Parts: sequence; structure tokens; C-alpha cells
Amino acid sequence: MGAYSNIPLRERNIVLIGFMGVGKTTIGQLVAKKLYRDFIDVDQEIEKRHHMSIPDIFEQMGENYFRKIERELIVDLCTNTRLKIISLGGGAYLQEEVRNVCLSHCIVFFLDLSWECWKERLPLIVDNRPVLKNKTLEEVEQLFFQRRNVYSIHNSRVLTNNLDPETAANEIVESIKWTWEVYEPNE
Ligand SMILES: Nc1ncnc2c1ncn2[C@@H]1O[C@H](COP(=O)(O)OP(=O)(O)OP(=O)(O)O)[C@@H](O)[C@H]1O
Ligand SMILES: O=C(O)C1=C[C@@H](O)[C@@H](O)[C@H](O)C1
Ligand SMILES: [Mg+2]
Repeated sequence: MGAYSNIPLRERNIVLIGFMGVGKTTIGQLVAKKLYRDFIDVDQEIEKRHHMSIPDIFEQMGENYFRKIERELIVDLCTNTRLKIISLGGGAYLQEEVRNVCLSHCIVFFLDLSWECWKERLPLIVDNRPVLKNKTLEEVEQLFFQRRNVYSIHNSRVLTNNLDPETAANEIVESIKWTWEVYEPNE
């Protein structure tokens, strides 16, 4: 896999990364609509292909198996598709191979949210995120900041504190269009 593929910027998939619950799925869908592009949510795609929910995959096949199919799907999407909006699962980007393929083939957007704002979201997501199961709030906080270090490797970042999904999606679209204009003008 080359360090930087020669896919034109305007054709590159846009990949959304960030911690569980920051809004990758919700905001990704809106970005796709606004750019008239197809949306792929990696978690939903895995559930569809395997006819199982993510919590069931974790429980019956184990996390290592989930990470393998997650990685293989992302490598396939990044290398074989263009013009998509792709939302990753919250843990996918921790795998080095995933980071490498996303950064070399796509434009990677980090959806950032402060710990204070994120904490208020916890009740909305805790029931179907196996990684959060049986963790104390302190342990989740530790994971939040550990992972933040990895998400910090990205092409662009949007801080979504106090932004509703629609506004966050508009910011991403503006930023993408600006990048296209600056780096590939007159197309
Ligand atoms: N900008 C926002 N403002 C308020 N609530 C939001 C925002 N974005 C998402 N939410 C809500 O937060 C919850 C989690 O959002 P979502 O499922 O999109 O997160 P995610 O990043 O895809 O999580 P995961 O990594 O687990 O897939 C949902 O209930 C969603 O409605
Ligand atoms: O952050 C994580 O490790 C995960 C996030 C979800 O999107 C799912 O991919 C799964 O629940 C694991
Ligand atoms: Mg999601």
C-alpha cells in the first residue's frame, strides 16, 4: 500500500473518526446527503453482512474477530471505492492498518467533543456499545483520553461541542469544499 495514493482529492472518500457517540453515524449521513454522495456506516455494514448486531458479534465471536472483519471491510472500502462518506466505528482507527489505509486513500475528519459534553451523551449509547459495558465512569474517561491521542492523527477536525448535527454537517461540508477549491481549483 503506497504512503499516498494518487486519487484526486475530490474523488477521495471522506472518513469520519472519533470516540463512540460523538455523532459519526448521525453527522455522516447528513454530510452524504448534502454532498449527494452514498453513505456507508461501517458498523451498520458489518451488521448487514453478518446478519447479527454488533453486541451479538462481540458476545458470540469475540472482540478480536470483530476487529478483523472491521479492518478487512475498511481496507476494502478505502482501496476499492471512491466518492463515499464513510463513518467508522469508534474503535476502528486504533488499528494501525486502518489508520494507514484511511490516511493514504481518503480524507480523514476527526469529530471532536469535550469530555464534559460527551458525558451527557453516555446514557444514549451505553446499552449497545459493548466496549462501555461494565466500565466505571473513570475507566471510560481514561479510554476517552487514550483514544483521543490516536484520533489526533487526521486531516481535519471539527469540534462539535454545542453544534447540532445539521450545523456540524454544514461545517464539514464547508471545510471539504474549501479544501477542494484550494488544492484542486477549476474542476
Ligand atoms: N451533534 C449532536 N448533538 C446532539 N446529539 C447528537 C449529536 N450527534 C449525535 N448525537 C446523538 O448522540 C447519539 C450517538 O450518535 P451516533 O450514533 O451518531 O454516534 P457514533 O459516533 O456513530 O457512535 P459509534 O462510534 O458508537 O458508532 C445519538 O443518540 C445521536 O442522536
Ligand atoms: O469504540 C469502539 O470500540 C466501538 C464503537 C462502535 O462504533 C462499534 O464499532 C463497537 O461497539 C466498538
Ligand atoms: Mg456509529
